[in-house]
Amino acid sequence: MPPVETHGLRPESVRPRSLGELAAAVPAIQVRGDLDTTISGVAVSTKDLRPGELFVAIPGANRHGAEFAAAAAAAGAGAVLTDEAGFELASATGLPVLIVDSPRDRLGDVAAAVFGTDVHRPKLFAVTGTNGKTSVVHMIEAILRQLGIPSGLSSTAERHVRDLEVVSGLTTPEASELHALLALMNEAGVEAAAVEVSAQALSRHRVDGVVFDVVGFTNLSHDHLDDYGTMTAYLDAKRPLFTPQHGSRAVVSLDTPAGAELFATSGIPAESISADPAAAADWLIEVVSREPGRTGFRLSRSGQTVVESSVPVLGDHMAANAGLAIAMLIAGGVDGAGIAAALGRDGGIRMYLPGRIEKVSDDASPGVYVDFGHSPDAFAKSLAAVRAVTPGKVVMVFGADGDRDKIKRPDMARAAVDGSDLLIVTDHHPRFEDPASIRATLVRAAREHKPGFPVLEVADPKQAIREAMRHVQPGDSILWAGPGHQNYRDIEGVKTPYSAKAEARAALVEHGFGASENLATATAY
Ligand SMILES: CC(=O)N[C@H]1[C@@H](OP(=O)(O)OP(=O)(O)OC[C@H]2O[C@@H](n3ccc(=O)[nH]c3=O)[C@H](O)[C@@H]2O)O[C@H](CO)[C@@H](O)[C@@H]1O[C@H](C)C(=O)N[C@@H](C)C(=O)N[C@H](CCC(=O)O)C(=O)O
Ligand SMILES: Nc1ncnc2c1ncn2[C@@H]1O[C@H](COP(=O)(O)OP(=O)(O)OP(=O)(O)O)[C@@H](O)[C@H]1O
Repeated sequence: MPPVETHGLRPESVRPRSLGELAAAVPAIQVRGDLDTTISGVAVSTKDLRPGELFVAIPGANRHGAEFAAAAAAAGAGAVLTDEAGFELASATGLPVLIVDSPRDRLGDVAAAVFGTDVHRPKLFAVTGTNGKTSVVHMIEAILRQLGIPSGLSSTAERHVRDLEVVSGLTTPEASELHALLALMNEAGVEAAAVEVSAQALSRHRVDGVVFDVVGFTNLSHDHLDDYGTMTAYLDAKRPLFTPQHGSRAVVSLDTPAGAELFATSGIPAESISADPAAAADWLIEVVSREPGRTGFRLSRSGQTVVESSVPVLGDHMAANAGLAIAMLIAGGVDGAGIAAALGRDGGIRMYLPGRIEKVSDDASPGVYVDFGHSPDAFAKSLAAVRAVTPGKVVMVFGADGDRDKIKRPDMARAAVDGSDLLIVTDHHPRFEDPASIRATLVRAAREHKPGFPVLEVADPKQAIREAMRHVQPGDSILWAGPGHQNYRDIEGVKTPYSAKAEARAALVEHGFGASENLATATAY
């Protein structure tokens, strides 16, 4: 079954809390209204509010959530929590109003108290870093499943509660949604879960009220400077995960300089991992084999192999992700010998990783990989991975996100040129930007970087992948970076249905090549 689209996951039953109880549990809440009013859930948006829930009205980037207080009342909200600025609009609804200095800062604690996740929750693994978060959390979940441990997942691509699969919105849900998800996991008997934590989530208090048993760090490279301005500020945004407020133990990759710094300054007990023997990390991850759809690895500690196995995705960076996933599980008390035995039994990590260097061609055709990479380092790593298994030429197709970090675009173009033999620049999510101007920046940067390098510009991505097909034959490869698992394109705020994987498969067939079976339907292990 493909993942279901839904707004606002909720546990089946929530013990209703009175506002008086809530005010006693969470400091600094003033209640204006009937203390006996009960609430049975928390929502930060009217789009997923249910009757009887507390609507938390937050000042947002565009408007104050209190502007939606009347809509919340009409949807059956039990009360509104807001700040002084939102009080007037909230009280005009006639609902009881709870006032705090900063509703976003209190949201996690309030949601934990209401959903009961302050008392009980699964063993939790959190992963942060610029690239690899989704991959690592999916690997943790896959291994938990192989061990027979009831598991859960929250990633950019999907959220899972055992066998229930739900499409994700944000990488890390708002705190109210996260605690509802954890409560649902409790009800479903989930014993351990992996959660992807973005820098934005930490900056915006989305994991407040959660202390993860093990937190992991993949890497830090150029991205999100639209949000953070400098790489130092970007790293600083990730630091709270490595403090007792959010983590008990850590496993940190030393493979980018930021990892070494984070490891040295971690506020909680930390172990290190690296792909470089010279780093002398606690864990060493080495690649032992490379195939188009599989990478073999050895994970060792103090010179002793702990797990030698494989992951069904291409790339040394994917082996690094697998090493981090296993080291985190072991740091969380899972037996390493048990992991080695389960992976040995199953022929490696058994997983489907949606849209991460996903091979959509069959073995007799040119290799066609659809990837979610959207940063210079992701391009460099994925192109190196594709090159390692491609005897012929490598064609790169990509477009940059509109209304996201503009500074990284020239570096993306340079990384694409450095790693490929032909570059086709196309459109991605223009959002509210002019797509022609995004393409112009990319084409200019690519041509300036390597004059004479073949660069084509094809605005429509459906045509761009078909143009790429005209340049390849078996033995060559195409990497289409950007769209990954996504099933839409964001054009002027409208999400137009679109699947790069489906387009790439169709283009293969039109050019007389074979496409792989659609693995998207084969997720239920
Ligand atoms: C900049 C940012 O984080 N924005 C988030 C924020 O939106 P906002 O502050 O603009 O909200 P707003 O439009 O001003 O509305 C104010 C309030 O009214 C509420 N509202 C709004 C409309 C309505 O009909 N009813 C309603 O109740 C909203 O829920 C919000 O609480 O609150 C919204 C509701 O939760 C989020 O959807 C939205 O994320 C946007 C979509 C976003 O793109 N965020 C990015 C930056 C992000 O967080 N990305 C990271 C991953 C990055 C990565 O690794 O690539 C992530 O974790 O996803
Ligand atoms: N360890 C890694 N180092 C560098 N690049 C990586 C690594 N792992 C994955 N990537 C690249 O980043 C892309 C996104 O991978 P993944 O979704 O796992 O990362 P992410 O951190 O979750 O990103 P996002 O937050 O944007 O979803 C991959 O498709 C690949 O191109």
